[in-house]
Amino acid sequence: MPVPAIEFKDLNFAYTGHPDSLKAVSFSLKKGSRTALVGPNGAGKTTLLLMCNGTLRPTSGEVLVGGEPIKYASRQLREVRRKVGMVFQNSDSQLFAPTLYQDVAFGPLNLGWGEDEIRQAVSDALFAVGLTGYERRPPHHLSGGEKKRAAIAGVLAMKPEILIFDEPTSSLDPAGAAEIMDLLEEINQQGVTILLSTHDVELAYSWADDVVLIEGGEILTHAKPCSVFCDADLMRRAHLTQPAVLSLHHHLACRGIMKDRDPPAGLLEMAQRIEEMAATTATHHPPAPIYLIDCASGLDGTLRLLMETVSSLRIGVMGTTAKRQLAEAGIVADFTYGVIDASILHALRQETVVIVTSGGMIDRVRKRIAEFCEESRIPLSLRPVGQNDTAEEC
Ligand SMILES: Nc1ncnc2c1ncn2[C@@H]1O[C@H](COP(=O)(O)OP(=O)(O)OP(=O)(O)O)[C@@H](O)[C@H]1O
Repeated sequence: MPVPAIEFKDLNFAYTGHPDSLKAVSFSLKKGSRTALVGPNGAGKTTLLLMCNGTLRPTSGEVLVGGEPIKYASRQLREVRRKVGMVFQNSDSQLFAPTLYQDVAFGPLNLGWGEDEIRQAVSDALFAVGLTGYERRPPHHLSGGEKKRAAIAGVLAMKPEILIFDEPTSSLDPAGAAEIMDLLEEINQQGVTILLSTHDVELAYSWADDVVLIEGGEILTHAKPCSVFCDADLMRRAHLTQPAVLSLHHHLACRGIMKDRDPPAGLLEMAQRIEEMAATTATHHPPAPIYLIDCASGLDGTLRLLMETVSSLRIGVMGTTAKRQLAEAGIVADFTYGVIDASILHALRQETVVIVTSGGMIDRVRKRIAEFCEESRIPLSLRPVGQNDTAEEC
């Protein structure tokens, strides 16, 4: 069995003079996984997250990071806090230095890194969150979304193995929330294990690989999003509602309109099943191609050429590098979050799509589209453009 990234063993915790906030909590997270800790207000989410890097110490039980129990002496805690980065719900409580550079440099400085190493770490972290050029800005002059990204940069600068994020989208508008989730997806693609807390079931359903459901300080389940959110009894116990797409599936199934075996994994799969039911098969309407541009070494003229030659081209952009390049080129994307599924949905409506991205996200696009083709038996044409120009027929 591989060593989990983090493991909670029979954890109990009570704030002094208060009843237990965590009761017999036991579960572990696989390395590289992305997990949503979901529960209603007061369930114990923040309290549990604060255990992950030793900010709070359990009354009994233990927390293991990379197989090692957390030790609460300050020297050992420093190492745990390098490995386990924590982004708080209120970014203002995390940003305190006069300039963003100093803020992001704070962690590496405390770890005793050399000047050059710190400069490089700050530069890399600000680049990763799309805040290059903001080094001299006072953090309190940033917008809500920028503050969240700045707080993430402060954590990334220490090259964490695990990222803990309390309510990542709280106080953000939908576009700001989508940007943060997209950034978390990119960070996860680079191998960082992510645990975030939320009571937003839509977010948890669309983003997480696994869901841990908590209520009244107890873990109700740790399972795949579908099985958690389809369990009406669990949802009731946790005072939560089902994600809209599952609720629709349930209603259609109850009325005998949809007799599917498993609930759909998302909007794309739901649309697919409805299309199958309506018996409008894809052979009558062949999907439009999906172009893929790898912008790792900059945007060449390919995107402009596509925009000029393909009518009603839809543009999806994934990742900080790609977003920055599009912004610099003055190109507005049609979708920036849930890009792969949105692209497939548009291609099925015979609208040509181009996805601009780079790095590990390229493989993610290929994999997801291949999976869709296999499951739906609908052939899609994924066409990398700009380099070797070979179409991949799935
Ligand atoms: N500093 C504290 N002192 C005493 N009790 C606390 C403290 N912080 C939290 N609690 C209690 O611990 C329980 C869990 O709180 P916690 O903040 O962890 O829940 P949560 O799931 O994060 O809630 P929310 O979604 O509202 O942020 C609650 O009953 C809360 O009242």
